[in-house]
Amino acid sequence: EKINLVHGAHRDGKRPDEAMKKWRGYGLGQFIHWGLYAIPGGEWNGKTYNGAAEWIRSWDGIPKSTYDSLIYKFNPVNFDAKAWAATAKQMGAKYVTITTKHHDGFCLWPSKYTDYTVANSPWKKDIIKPLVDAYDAAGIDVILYFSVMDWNHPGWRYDIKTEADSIAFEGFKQFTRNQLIELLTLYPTAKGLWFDGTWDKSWVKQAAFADELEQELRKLRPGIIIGSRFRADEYGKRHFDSNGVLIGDYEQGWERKLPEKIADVHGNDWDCVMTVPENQWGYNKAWKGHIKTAFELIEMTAKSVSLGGNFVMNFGPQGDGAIRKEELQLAKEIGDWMKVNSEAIYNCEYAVLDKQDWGYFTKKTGSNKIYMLVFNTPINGKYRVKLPAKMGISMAAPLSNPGVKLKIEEIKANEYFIEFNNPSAKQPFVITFETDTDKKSNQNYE
Ligand SMILES: C[C@@H]1N[C@@H](c2cn(-c3ccccc3)nn2)[C@H](O)[C@@H]1O
Repeated sequence: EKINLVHGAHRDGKRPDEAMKKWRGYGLGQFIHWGLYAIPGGEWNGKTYNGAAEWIRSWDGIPKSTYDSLIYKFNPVNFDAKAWAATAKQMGAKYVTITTKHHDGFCLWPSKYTDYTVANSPWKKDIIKPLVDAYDAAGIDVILYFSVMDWNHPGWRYDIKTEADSIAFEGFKQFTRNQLIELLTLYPTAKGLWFDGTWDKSWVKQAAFADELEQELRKLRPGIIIGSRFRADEYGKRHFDSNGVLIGDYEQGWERKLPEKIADVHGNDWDCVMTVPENQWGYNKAWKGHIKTAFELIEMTAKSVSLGGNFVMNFGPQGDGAIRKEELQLAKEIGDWMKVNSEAIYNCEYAVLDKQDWGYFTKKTGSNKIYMLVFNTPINGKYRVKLPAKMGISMAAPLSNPGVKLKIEEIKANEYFIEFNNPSAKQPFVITFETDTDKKSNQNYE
């Protein structure tokens, strides 16, 4: 039976309000990881750091003080917020998550609670404000990424072992609260906060503080969206509290991995954040290992939406502020596909249909329109569709050519072949049909 929790989940099930409905329908998003780590780009003194480039400070190949002095090299002469927003627009992203402060503690906004910010770099100017303005102007909602873990702050601790730790961490907790209130006050159009760096014992032990802080932030910015990674319950349980209920507004555990089946998402909202290389978020000069193609990223987007989530593709701009050409190319290729097929992605949800080998089903929210996103064409040109009993199917057509009536053959109760020969297909494509609960309306198109 249920444990009596004070700092567990305060809500169960999907948030029903308009702000969350809009979030649920985004489909495709952009992550931006940018900061001092983009300057070394995973290399130092001719040596290559084998970890994720934004973690280079944790490598013993670069002295911590040397890394920290990168603030004096931050002068991104090619930074152009409008160009970044235009790239996201071209790709078809509906939201962007931007690092305001990563684990290294460097703030891309002129925080008044630390000197370790853009204000004390050669660049001097706020980076977050022009980005929020440019993305807002492009109609792309902004979510602010914030790392609780802050390697630059003297009060940060990985665990609280002594009285001295406890006193230092109290100061760190106030600093964290101050910065979060500062971010929501300076950038009031931000739709959410994406927390990271919250797995260490020091923070996990702050269930009461974090719970009160989350509630204070929600009061300050009603409707703000905060995921499951921000806080633990009083028993140290993260993402799902001690009663198994999701903490926060959506599941934030899908980092560089995707759910396989609908049961994996426990009826919650969720998004998947994904790197283009295997595991690089910040700019890494050596664009090595398997680099995901537009086809793979489109398939991950389709799979995410087919399981009720959103897909967020990461960009790691260079130290000079330009987006690398490989990422620009991917944005264009994905955008070209979205231009034709985004109806099957935006404001779509899990279709409650059995997955078939040819690809993924999505369903337009609030309608009976179903989309079949095809990644594997059957040699015989027949696409299997199983429907629940009493549900009919009609009007099958290629999304890109609605005038083409595709033949629907009922091969047994509630099971159909939709016929579509598309031998020249080199890109994923979409077939759409309508369902109706009135089975009589089945037509076999000749
Ligand atoms: C969204 C992504 N989360 C950060 C991260 C966290 N971790 C990590 C590594 C070891 C233990 C726990 C978490 N690895 N990467 C990455 O640096 C990036 O910001």
